[in-house]
Amino acid sequence: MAFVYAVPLRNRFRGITVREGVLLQGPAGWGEFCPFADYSDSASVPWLASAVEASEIGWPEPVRERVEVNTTVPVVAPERAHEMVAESGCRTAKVKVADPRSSIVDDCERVAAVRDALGGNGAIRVDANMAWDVGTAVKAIRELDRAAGGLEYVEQPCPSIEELAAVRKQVEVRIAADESIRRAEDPLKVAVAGAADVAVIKVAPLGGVRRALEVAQACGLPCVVSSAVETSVGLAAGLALAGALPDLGFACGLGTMSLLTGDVATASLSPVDGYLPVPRTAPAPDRAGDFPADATTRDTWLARLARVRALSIS
Ligand SMILES: O=C(O)CCC(=O)c1ccccc1C(=O)O
Ligand SMILES: [Mg+2]
Repeated sequence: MAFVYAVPLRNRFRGITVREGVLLQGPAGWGEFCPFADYSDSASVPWLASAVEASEIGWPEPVRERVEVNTTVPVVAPERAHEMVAESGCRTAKVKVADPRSSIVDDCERVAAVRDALGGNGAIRVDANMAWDVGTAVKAIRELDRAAGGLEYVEQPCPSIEELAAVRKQVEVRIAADESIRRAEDPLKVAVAGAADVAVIKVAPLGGVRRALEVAQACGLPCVVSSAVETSVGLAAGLALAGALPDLGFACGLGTMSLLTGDVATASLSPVDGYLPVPRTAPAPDRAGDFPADATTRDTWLARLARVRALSIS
């Protein structure tokens, strides 16, 4: 059983306005295959492995029942950012910064509004998605840290591991590596280079919960499990990883349901008071029929799935 969904986003995120993917059913339950459009077939192989693990094998035993999550704030006006954080119920917010459509002044205003909504006990992290060079990063991080009244960490300020290491030497704020960790061998390189204080781990690009768990343990850095803005079917895999990690010192980036206009499951994984439960299987996508892809989109995804399947067995 394979169902192709298309769920519109509330705000543009990572350049997209609609999240699409395929829901797969197997003997162990449901899995989600949803590499972004810019992923090649070969880069999509681990995404399929993750969906196959969920639907055919299942996940390891968790060591906790619930996971604290951050709310994710896209590039929006300060008033909207304030509202989103207040509505989320989360104690931690991750704010997107350094977008081409947003200046450092805009970013500081957005971050200040988020602090106002969270209060002094909340934590603010920012994500620059590789946008800065070293000099720009050092300056921007200092300004954002001041505007935020203290940052918990900065996610991927620059593209390369070497640049992350250089920035890390020059600022007090912790550095988190995200895009630098996409293959199993990456976290170790990040740790050895002294490039980061925190590793952002995403289940799908690493090939499933078990693989991601091995990667997290091998790197020896504190980990934050993040979503790829999946529906609740894919989010459940992230929660399975967060639930199985021996140590979890930071809130996870799995509070992304609020970025979508709806969900494929009635048992939607939206945070309550800043926490999500650790499920044993993904929720059944009983509302998937509310978000059908059009015929062209469906054919494109089924063809992509077939190509990536063929690559996976060869
Ligand atoms: O970490 C979060 O809060 C949400 C996940 C997130 O930001 C994300 C989702 C999809 C693709 C890239 C990213 C990112 O961290 O850059
Ligand atoms: Mg990131």
